Amino acid sequence: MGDVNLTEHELRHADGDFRVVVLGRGSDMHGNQPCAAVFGEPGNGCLVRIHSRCVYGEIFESVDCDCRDQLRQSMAMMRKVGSGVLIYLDQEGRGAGLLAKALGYQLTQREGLDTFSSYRVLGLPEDSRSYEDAVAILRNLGLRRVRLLTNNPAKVAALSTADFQVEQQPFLVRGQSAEARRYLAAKARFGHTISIAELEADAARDRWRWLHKLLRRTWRKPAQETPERAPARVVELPVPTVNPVEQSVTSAQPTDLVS
Ligand SMILES: Nc1nc2c(ncn2[C@@H]2O[C@H](COP(=O)(O)OP(=O)(O)OP(=O)(O)O)[C@@H](O)[C@H]2O)c(=O)[nH]1
Repeated sequence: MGDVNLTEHELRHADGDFRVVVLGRGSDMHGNQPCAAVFGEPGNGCLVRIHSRCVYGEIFESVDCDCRDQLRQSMAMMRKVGSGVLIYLDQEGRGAGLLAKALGYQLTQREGLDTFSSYRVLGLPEDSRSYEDAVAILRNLGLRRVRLLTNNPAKVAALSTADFQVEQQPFLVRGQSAEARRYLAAKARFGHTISIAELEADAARDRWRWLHKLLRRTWRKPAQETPERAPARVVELPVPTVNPVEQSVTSAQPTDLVS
């Protein structure tokens, strides 16, 4: 595994500062090393989130997945309770990388395959992530017992296997779009702690909101007619007769008036 160390510094944030730790393995200065935002003084039993990178959700603000929501919820919860560790791993597309994820998206959109089946078609493992870096960070912070924010049983298993005492705290996920609900339903079938019944309730709420909007638009009161405006008229004004003396004063240039 090579020597492992944490480089630590403070980070300013509008909602409250925290510490950042970056995991170094040996003398490797390249790549995006695993890191963590450390809130307060986390001790055993604190909130922990192990988060994998998602450029679509976190940077492009897509609503097709739950990544951004979970990142924000985790930070908000850690701030609220005063401590916690948010580990961020460079594991785009469940560890397969961004290109694989984009190819998977294409298959989902063209062929209707779910996110896991599309990886199978591409000849990729459905999830190739490992959590040894997260384990190394938590051990370096002196933690043995954690409350893990996740719906993913593989993360719970990874920490348990590494001799952590883990209490799972699942997120209540909401599918913000039909695509997001399909993605979440696929995760539920894959074993994530996500309720299909909740997703269906979300879909029903969305349908109702859509119908409500349509009905309101259809039955909206016709706009009140504005009274017809009188046509514009040209007003004939009397032309004033100008005294020749006054005219020479008013037409004088400023320089004339100074002397
Ligand atoms: N292939 C693919 N990957 C996705 C898609 N949406 C998100 N991802 C990736 O899936 C991973 C989601 O990671 P996490 O946020 O740690 O979530 P998780 O494994 O679902 O488990 P939780 O802890 O419950 O959030 C990231 O690597 C994302 O880049 C998608 O539509 N297709």
